Amino acid sequence: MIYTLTLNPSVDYIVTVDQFAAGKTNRTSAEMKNPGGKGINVSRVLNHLNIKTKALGFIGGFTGEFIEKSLQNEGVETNFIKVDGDTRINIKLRADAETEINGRSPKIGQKHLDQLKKQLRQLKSGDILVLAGSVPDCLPATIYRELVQEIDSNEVKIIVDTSGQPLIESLSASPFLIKPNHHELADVFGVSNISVNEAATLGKKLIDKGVDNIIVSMAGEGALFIHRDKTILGSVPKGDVKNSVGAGDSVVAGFIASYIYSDSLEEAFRYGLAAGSATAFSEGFCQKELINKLMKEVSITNL
Ligand SMILES: Nc1ncnc2c1ncn2[C@@H]1O[C@H](COP(=O)(O)OP(=O)(O)O)[C@@H](O)[C@H]1O
Ligand SMILES: O=P(O)(O)OC[C@H]1O[C@](O)(COP(=O)(O)O)[C@@H](O)[C@@H]1O
Repeated sequence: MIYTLTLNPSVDYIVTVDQFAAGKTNRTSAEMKNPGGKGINVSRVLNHLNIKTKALGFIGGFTGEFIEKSLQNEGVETNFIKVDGDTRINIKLRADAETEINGRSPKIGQKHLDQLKKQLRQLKSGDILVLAGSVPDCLPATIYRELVQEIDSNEVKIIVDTSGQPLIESLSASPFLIKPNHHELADVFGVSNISVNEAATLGKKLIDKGVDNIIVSMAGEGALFIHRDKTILGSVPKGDVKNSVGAGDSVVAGFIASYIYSDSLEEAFRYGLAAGSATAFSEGFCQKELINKLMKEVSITNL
């Protein structure tokens, strides 16, 4: 089974304002409310690709109910733990530039954390666990590593998509895959504005810390796939970007979807990039047909 864990889900309120004026009353020309958060997005994209997952995490209040109902309506299996307080609302403002305001998590108590640990103890050899998104303020930055320690089997593949200190702390859990974007990778080393070659060098340092595979996404500039004995540069298709929310999560979902069938890391990397771009070029999340079309435009070069 593939499990996704979103400690800090969100309702993504995506609003389009034709000409945004700061400090004025602006009116939207379009708006959407979607269940969001990185693990939840991975589950939703995999569901589009007819792959079953179970979405885990903490939800609360009317926003939490909205997320749970929306996922159930789409056919995504969930096993959320209910907390007091409302799940956050993240604002995605589409104007000339795209601006994001991501909210804070409601409080998560010890009893909720214990419930989650109990769920994780059910995971078995061959399962995949995707730990994705920011860590709520009330939990330690080491939480992903601590949660992985609850799993009995060593044969569960761990995938981590987070940033900052939680990403650094998760490295010692020996993840099968991490997917920072180039800013997040640079951040781990306290630098900024890294070139592709610098990203490859920094990525290899994380491999030395025990990560099996790394995808460093660089939006429209392509992506790197780094494994112990090889580094690959992937191109991404050219197109009209309509929506960048969930594009990174689609890379993770696409990678998993391909890997579980092909067992090929290179194919999975290419499919992940095609899925990321298919989401970027769509109003909602990627669909199979567009991913397959874009696959032909993703080329890879060994570095
Ligand atoms: N301008 C673009 N053109 C084509 N594909 C894009 C573009 N921006 C994003 N993507 C797709 O979305 C993926 C993730 O984007 P990126 O911004 O690197 O990640 P994140 O959303 O995690 O910050 C890319 O690897 C690519 O497949
Ligand atoms: O947990 P974080 O880091 O605040 O991110 C949550 C946000 O990221 C998203 O999962 C989108 O992520 P990507 O665009 O990186 O794929 C949104 O649905 C959500 O609002």
